[in-house]
Formats: sequence, structure tokens, C-alpha cells
Amino acid sequence: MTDIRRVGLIGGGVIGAGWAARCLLNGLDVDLFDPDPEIGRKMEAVLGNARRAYRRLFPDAGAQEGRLRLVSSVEPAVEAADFVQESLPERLDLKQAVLAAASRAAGDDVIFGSSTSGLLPSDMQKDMAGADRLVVGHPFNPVYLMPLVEVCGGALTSEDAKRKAAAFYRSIGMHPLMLKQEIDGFVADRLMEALWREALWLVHDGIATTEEVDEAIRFGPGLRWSFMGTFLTYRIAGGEAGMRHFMAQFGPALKWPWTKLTDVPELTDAFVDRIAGQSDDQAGSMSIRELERLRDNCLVSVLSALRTQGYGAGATVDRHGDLLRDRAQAAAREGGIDPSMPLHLHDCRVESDWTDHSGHMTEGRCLQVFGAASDALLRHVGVDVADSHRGKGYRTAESHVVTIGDAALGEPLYVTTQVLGVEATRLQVFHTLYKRDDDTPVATAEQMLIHVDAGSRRPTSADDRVLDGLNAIAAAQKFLPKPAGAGRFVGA
Ligand SMILES: NC(=O)C1=CN([C@@H]2O[C@H](COP(=O)(O)OP(=O)(O)OC[C@H]3O[C@@H](n4cnc5c(N)ncnc54)[C@H](O)[C@@H]3O)[C@@H](O)[C@H]2O)C=CC1
Ligand SMILES: C[N+](C)(C)CC(=O)CC(=O)[O-]
Repeated sequence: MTDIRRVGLIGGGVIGAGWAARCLLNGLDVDLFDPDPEIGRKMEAVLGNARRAYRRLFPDAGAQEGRLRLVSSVEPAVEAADFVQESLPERLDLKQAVLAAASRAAGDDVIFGSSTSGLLPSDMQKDMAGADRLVVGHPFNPVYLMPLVEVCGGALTSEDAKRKAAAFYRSIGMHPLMLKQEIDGFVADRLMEALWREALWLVHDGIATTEEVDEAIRFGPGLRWSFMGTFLTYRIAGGEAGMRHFMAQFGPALKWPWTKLTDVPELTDAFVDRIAGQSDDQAGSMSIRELERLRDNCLVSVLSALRTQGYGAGATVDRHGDLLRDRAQAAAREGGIDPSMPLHLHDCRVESDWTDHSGHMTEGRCLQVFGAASDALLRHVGVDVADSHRGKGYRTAESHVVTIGDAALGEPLYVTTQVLGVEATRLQVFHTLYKRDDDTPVATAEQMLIHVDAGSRRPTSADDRVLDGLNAIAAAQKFLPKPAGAGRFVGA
């Protein structure tokens, strides 16, 4: 944890909007300045996509978001901030001037991060008040999902500033890579640029189209890179003899005429037209926002899969998911959940792929939300739901869903849960899904969950601790009237 509650953002383009989304979804307030007259609309579009992706990646994170304030100049964006992140266009003169002004308006002890992809912090910090507090915090797009942030100090940057910046980035679920020395382009952009340069040559020389270059990556090495990177992958490619054998066998090829890595093809108008035209064909009719959602879906799937392995980026996501869940539970406890009332443990919003042709939430998604509400109840009484899916745990054996109203795209919703019955192996619950804005009910579900052993596939008693928690809720709720729909069957 850090004591950073409010973040000042300068620039709200592709990267600044991504920072805003990551901070807001981690419960931090954001003050953002961007002179673009369309900033409000663009921010909403990015935030919509980010919410959708973040909820899929961290379904237990709760619905608490920070507050976004759009301001009309740099000073109010930084005056009350505990941390400032600059995401201005990649122009040294602009970054120097704005950082100089912002550093005079912000508190003395506030750390500044710059999103630059390759400018040197020594150059950017020159005119700042308190130049020792500037670090590069180079993120990756989309900032709200990609864990990596390269942290690099300049000649004047203090170790303390780098340490504090890294702690902040970690607290919002990122993986800071601490660079030992200042270098143009940092580490990841140097690697990506080497690949990009070679890719441009392949298209330039007519050897492959933009689509074929991308296929060569996404059906092949890109899959391995996402979890092991280059060196560990190549170590395995050396067989039992490992890296030394790999170097001996493939090292000499570095001198063969395979690559043109030191050269860049000239970006003539004709060449840029060719790249842009092929790229348009590749994207087909998909808009940028649709492509972003496709990218986010895939990233969430990859990160979720890596999470199950607790490896690489999956370990970062796993730790942060646990932290967000614990925070959501603590907030629920602090919010003074009254066990004698139907428990409000799950919040959500109707996502873009939750609706049918009429624009309303589908029955299948209602069931998914009720499943998430059951999971929230189980977590509330101390069940490690992710773990229980692998071993002993509750499985939903029966559900009776009743549709009462409609919920439209984007509608904020919440579920309340009443515990109707608890036995050693059985749990009967009644959920009601409401619209958050006016508390009108949308649907109900009565569910029977059975506690089973995944190995033997037989019912088995839940832990005493869990049963005690559930029985305590059932006892507190026993004076509630039986829900109107409970015990109904189809046709009743
Ligand atoms: N796009 C990318 O993939 C990545 C970009 N970066 C870095 O992030 C920084 C921002 O890049 P993008 O977001 O891609 O650029 P962008 O062009 O999408 O956004 C820049 C934003 O800055 C705003 N702006 C211009 N002058 C301003 C001022 N005086 N005060 C406040 N805002 C101002 C613009 O209106 C625009 O919305 C750059 O340093 C870039 O190198 C880092 C990682 C990835
Ligand atoms: C193209 N780029 C140099 C701006 C890319 C980055 O800096 C990081 C990324 O998101 O790939």
C-alpha cells in the first residue's frame, strides 16, 4: 500500500486515458488536464472498454471507482495530487516546459512519472523545481491491463523517487522493471523496435504483407514470448545441453545475411501508403474501439490463463486480484453489512456483449451474475473460491431464474442475497438483481449449491468455519419474510 489517493494526469490521449482508467479502477481519484475539446467523450469511451476488461480480469474487485475530474489547465491537475504522471506528445521541448510549470504548482514531495517511450529523463528534468523527483515510468498500451512499467531515473533523479514511484506502480497492479542506467528507448522499446525495423524491411522488399508478418508472430513466437520471453525460450531450445549449446549452434547465424537490423527503410510516401493500405485491409471493417475490445478480450484471456499458473505476468495479476478482492471485502465490512438484511455483496454493470438484439441484458448473463453473487457470498464467509474450483467446493446444482424487468447496456446493477437454508453439504440461497439507480428489481434466482469433492465427485461436508459463517447469516436473516418467488416452480 502507498498513501497515494489522488493522481494528477497531464495528457489524456491513448496513454493518459489508459493511466486514468487504471487509477480510477483501483479506487484512486484522478485530476486530468488535456486541451483536446473531445477529451470527455474520448475518456468515457476508453473507460467503458477498461471497465469491461478489468471486471473480467478481476471479477472479485468490487465496483468501487475513483472520481475523475477534468480540469482546464496544468496547475489544477497537479495542485492536490499525491503523484503526477505526464503523458504529453513525444516532444522534448513541450515535456520540458510543461514539467517545469507543473513542478512549481505541485507539492514539493510529489513524485513525477513520465510516460515517454524513449526520451531521456536527464533531458526532461532540467528545468523542474525539485528535479530529483522525476522518473520515467514507461507503460505499455493498454495501460489498464499491461503490467509492465519501465522505471528509469535521470542524472538528477534520487533513489528515493525511483523507489516511491515503483511502490506506487506496484500498488496499482503493475510490474516495475527498474533500469540500472539511463538509455534511449529503455529495454522493451529497443527490443520491439528491432523487430519492427525488420518487419518494415520484409514489407518493403515485398517478401511479406503486414498481415503475414503479424501471422508469423501471433501463431508462433509471440505465444512463447508472452510467458517466457526470449532467453528462457532459447534455453529450452538448446535441449538438455541448454544455453551454451544453443549459443554454439545458432550464434554463428547472427553473422549470416538474415537481417538488416542496423538499417531502416526510407519512409517514402509510397511506402507509408503501402503499409497503411495493407493495415486497413487487415483490420477490415473493425473500428479502433472494436479492435481495442478484441485486443482486451485476448489479453484478459492470456493473463487469466497465466494467473492459473501463478507465473510471469500471471503472478502479478494474481497478487493484485487478491489485493483488490480483500479491499472490496474490507470496504463491504466497513460499510457495515447488516447480516439480518439481504446481503449486498456483488455489483456489476451491463457490458456490451451482455445484451441481445433489443439491447437488453440476456437471461444467460443474468445467470452469470447470480453465479458471481453466490461466489461473493462464499468469499464473504471465507471460502477461497478459485481454490475450491480445483478441490472441494460448492457447485450450483439447481437454479430457478425469474425475469422481472429489463436492464439496458451500461446500466449499473447490484445483487442482494438471502440465505434460505444451510446443511452440511447443501446451501440454498435467493438472489435479487436490482438496478442501482432506482432499486427496481430486474430478476431473481433461487439456487441450490452442493458442496462436492472434485476428486470423488460426491457431496462432502463443507468446513466447520464456512458452515458457522453461513449459519450465522441464516440465523440473522430468519426474521426476514420468505422472498415472494422462493419455492416457485415453472408454471406456478
Ligand atoms: N501510444 C503508445 O503506444 C505509447 C505511448 N507512450 C508515450 O506516452 C506519451 C503520450 O503518447 P500518446 O498517448 O500515444 O499520445 P496521444 O497523441 O494519443 O496523446 C497526447 C495527448 O496530449 C494532449 N496534449 C497536447 N498538449 C498538451 C498540453 N500542453 N497539456 C496537456 N495535454 C496536452 C493531446 O491533446 C493528446 O490528447 C508519449 O510520451 C509517448 O511516447 C508510451 C507507451 C506507449
Ligand atoms: C510504439 N511505442 C514506442 C510508442 C510503443 C511503446 O512505447 C510501448 C508499447 O505500448 O508498445
